[in-house]
Amino acid sequence: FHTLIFAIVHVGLMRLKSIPQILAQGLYDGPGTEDPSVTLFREYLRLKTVHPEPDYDAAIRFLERMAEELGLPMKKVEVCPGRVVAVITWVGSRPELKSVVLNSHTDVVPVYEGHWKYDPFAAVKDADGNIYGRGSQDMKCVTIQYIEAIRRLKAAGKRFPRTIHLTFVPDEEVGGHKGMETFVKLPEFHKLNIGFALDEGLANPTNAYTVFYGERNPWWITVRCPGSPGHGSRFVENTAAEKLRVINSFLEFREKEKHRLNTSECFTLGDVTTVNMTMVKGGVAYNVVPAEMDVSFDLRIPPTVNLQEFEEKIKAWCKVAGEDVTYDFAQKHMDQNFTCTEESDPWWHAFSSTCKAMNMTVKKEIFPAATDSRFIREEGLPAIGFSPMNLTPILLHDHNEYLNEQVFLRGIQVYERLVPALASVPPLSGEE
Ligand SMILES: CSCC[C@H](NC=O)C(=O)O
Ligand SMILES: [Zn+2]
Ligand SMILES: [Zn+2]
Repeated sequence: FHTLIFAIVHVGLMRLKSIPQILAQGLYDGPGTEDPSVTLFREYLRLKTVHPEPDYDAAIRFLERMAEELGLPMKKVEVCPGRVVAVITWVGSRPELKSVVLNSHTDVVPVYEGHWKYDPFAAVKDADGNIYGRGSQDMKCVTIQYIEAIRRLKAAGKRFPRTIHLTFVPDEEVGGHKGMETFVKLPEFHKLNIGFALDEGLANPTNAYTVFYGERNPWWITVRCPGSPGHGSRFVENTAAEKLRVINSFLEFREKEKHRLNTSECFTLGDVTTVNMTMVKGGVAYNVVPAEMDVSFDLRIPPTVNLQEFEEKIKAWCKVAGEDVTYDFAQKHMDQNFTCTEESDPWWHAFSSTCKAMNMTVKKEIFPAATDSRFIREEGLPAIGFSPMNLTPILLHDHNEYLNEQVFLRGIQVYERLVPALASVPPLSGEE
């Protein structure tokens, strides 16, 4: 009991002591004491590549400077007006072999400024080494980790058989239409002769790292409920509002899936279907029964679900909701490819054996949301989603997104081992 009291008091005192300590240390920016890779990361976080009007010019200027520093050529591919994909290339000693792509997106999602402890575009580092900023996890960290790993490998005089392409892509956060979705259809993409790609993943709060070998399909659906209009004082028949009962079907299904996730230990978010009602529209005045009411849902469907059957289910829900209830899609991905994670696969073997050699615990999962990997996989190419952030809460798109500088620096070391392993995968059948 005394030990317990002592422990509580001790922890309490430590807390107290740390407050003046924090105040004394302040939020130091200290160049000279800071690892230059961290300084570069913080510089990149300060670029306002935030939607709805990302400063992509600033990002391209930054990347041009990186290419120059690395002594590598950078190509710019304008996939749509004002939307440039940048590609920095390190040609391998056997350039005829398929290449390794290190992909990252340059844009970040908006912030609710008032909810942040610090300015989300100031890249403040606190006394614990936590670097706050929009994009610190999603995914400006990974961009800089790739660049710094390449910088160190080049400085060490290394060269690998396979060519390495660093691709920097706009507009991932708004669906990738003017980014990766268009890029994969262009000859410039096919000329990269890709064998394998790395793209973003998620943080893991435990000591393990999560890697993603597939993604759920996003379906964004609007259900349209037309009805008879009339005066708000009457019992109008066949109203739009009554047909909104379709919401119940979606939400009942949501409840079932939520239950499945919570009751089976082995399930992750990537294994169940999520449903969220995200928009409702309709009505013009208090006393006018509306001629239409619409409701929108964000659905994320695991690759194991039969998509045709799932759509039939939606059709049935609309049918029972009433006459002329229809739906249409703003997003409807149908790709159920996933990337092989058998030890017999040479790419996966290179990845996983490197992690093993570094004593990293790796958890394989289906990515719960959507990334640019889906467009790469749709081209039939293997892609793994991986952001080396263990011991870190998942804060992407959240207030106070941060990454600890030690975790960030460790991530560079991870790529310093992963990149050589991938770029040295022996020629595959058909490559020689
Ligand atoms: C479905 S396109 C939108 C992509 C977006 N990606 C990251 O958050 C997402 O909502 O998953
Ligand atoms: Zn992202
Ligand atoms: Zn994101």
